[in-house]
Amino acid sequence: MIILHNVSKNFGQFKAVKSVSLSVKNGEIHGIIGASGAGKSTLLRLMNLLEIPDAGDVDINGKKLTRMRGKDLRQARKSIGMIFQHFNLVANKTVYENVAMPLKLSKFPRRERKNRVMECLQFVGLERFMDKYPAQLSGGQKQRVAIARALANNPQVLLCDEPTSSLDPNTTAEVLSVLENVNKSLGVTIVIVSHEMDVIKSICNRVTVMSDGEVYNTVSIEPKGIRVIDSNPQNFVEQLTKDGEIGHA
Ligand SMILES: Nc1ncnc2c1ncn2[C@@H]1O[C@H](COP(=O)(O)OP(=O)(O)OP(=O)(O)O)[C@@H](O)[C@H]1O
Repeated sequence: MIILHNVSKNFGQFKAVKSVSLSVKNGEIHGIIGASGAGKSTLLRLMNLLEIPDAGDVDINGKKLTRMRGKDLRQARKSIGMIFQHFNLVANKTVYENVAMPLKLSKFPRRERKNRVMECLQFVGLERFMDKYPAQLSGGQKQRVAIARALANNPQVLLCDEPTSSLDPNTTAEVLSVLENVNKSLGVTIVIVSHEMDVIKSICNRVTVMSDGEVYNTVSIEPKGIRVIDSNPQNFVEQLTKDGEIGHA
């Protein structure tokens, strides 16, 4: 479904992505992991041409995104949603207005917009928050609004750039479970960049490891499921010590 053919991206003299070839399969949750600066976010942004490659091609569903221009490119991009580490919600618009924005831009029929916005907000469990502003929401709620906004135009693919890196463990689990639901119930293919191994192991079917602008390897894994840590502080401590991640001070 998404195929990168020898894709490269340079920033000045610096080669951030070096002739990468990679395919993301229909319906999978594909993780991209690697050290800071390995080129993960750049690779993700090349998939929807937020970064224009210096060389190589990007295919989506057999169509060459890299050869498209204007209206065709805008149309093809509608099938790819994206969410970000810092949510990128518009601060002076309500939750409802944030989710309605991509529908306005894509000229979604005006009469059907309200239903579509409410459907997306229900999917992420935030319909009661429709009149709130982003500043009135928690981090997890903001990311769920961002997911609702990314789903508005019914994408086939959702690109996620460090979607849980600003969140605590419980909120991370909550957002991952929404993403899993997006994949399982809506059939949306997900590509998720994260430096958190736990996040990648909990929901991904295949993982690409990047190193120094190149693909080091792509491996299939069995997702371990999303582990919710009880927010009761005593249970939190027990969970940590049981896993051997910290000792008692
Ligand atoms: N717009 C840009 N201009 C110049 N250099 C950039 C730009 N975007 C990324 N880079 C550089 O390209 C390299 C890869 O960046 P990228 O954000 O893709 O890495 P990453 O693996 O996602 O790392 P991190 O986990 O730290 O975000 C880094 O050295 C970064 O500084």
